[in-house]
Amino acid sequence: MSVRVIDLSFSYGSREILHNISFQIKKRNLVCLLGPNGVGKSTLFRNILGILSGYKGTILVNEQNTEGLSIEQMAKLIAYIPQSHETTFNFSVFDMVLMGTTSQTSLISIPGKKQRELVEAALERLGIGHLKNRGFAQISGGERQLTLIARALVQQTKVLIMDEPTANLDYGNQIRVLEQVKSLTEDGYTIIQATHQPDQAFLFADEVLALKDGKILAQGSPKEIITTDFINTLYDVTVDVQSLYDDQMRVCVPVTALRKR
Ligand SMILES: Nc1ncnc2c1ncn2[C@@H]1O[C@H](COP(=O)(O)OP(=O)(O)OP(=O)(O)O)[C@@H](O)[C@H]1O
Repeated sequence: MSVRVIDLSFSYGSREILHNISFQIKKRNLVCLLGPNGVGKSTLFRNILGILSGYKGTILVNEQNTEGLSIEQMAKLIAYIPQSHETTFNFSVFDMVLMGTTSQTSLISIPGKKQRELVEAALERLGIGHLKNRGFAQISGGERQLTLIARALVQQTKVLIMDEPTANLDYGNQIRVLEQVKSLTEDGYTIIQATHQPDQAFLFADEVLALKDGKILAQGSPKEIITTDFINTLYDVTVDVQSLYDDQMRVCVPVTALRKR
């Protein structure tokens, strides 16, 4: 198992967000974490990443208990990819990615040849080698997201956590970024990504993990889990789950919106 969470509970002050949750994620799987706004997806990620202290339970990454690990030790186990954002800093794409190698060097040492080669390889792997000298503030949202993924790859961990990697991206960039993300599982990466789009899970995920009321509502293959009842329970909206292309693909159609047309 790549990630194992056992009886995890977490509260902000007296408000409990996660209640006794347990799940495990297999190596080389892409898992979509679904759940309504404010349910605790980012809180779960912050617990797994070791950013929040004071949780109850056990978190194992690659069978290593993460409790008490330093930031440097955590960075060797797991990488976090935030949403791409507008930025006023204008580091080059190359330098942005190079920052991901700091877990292998001390903060004050200058990255060497090995680190620069890792950056070149990550940029090529994600098809953005041609952007390396461009400013991070002067590339598109999709290119910025791929740059942030490259920054995680040079960390040389095999477990990646992504917070809505396609938020703010246009449709074409959503698909391009997700195709790259999916292809990383073929290189041995395990990926947990939060998403608000169940259809993305049908297209790209090996598994769905759903959070509701501080608990795991369901875990399993997208076809097994994403049904009319599931979407209704999770998001309080009525959809019809349609099968397309001999059931190679399914999509959620919000039928209440159709009736109003
Ligand atoms: N630092 C904090 N202190 C107190 N409460 C917090 C803190 N961070 C988040 N919360 C609350 O905890 C709950 C879970 O927040 P979290 O950000 O984990 O949800 P989420 O599922 O990631 O939401 P979204 O889909 O909107 O990004 C929310 O009610 C939020 O307001």
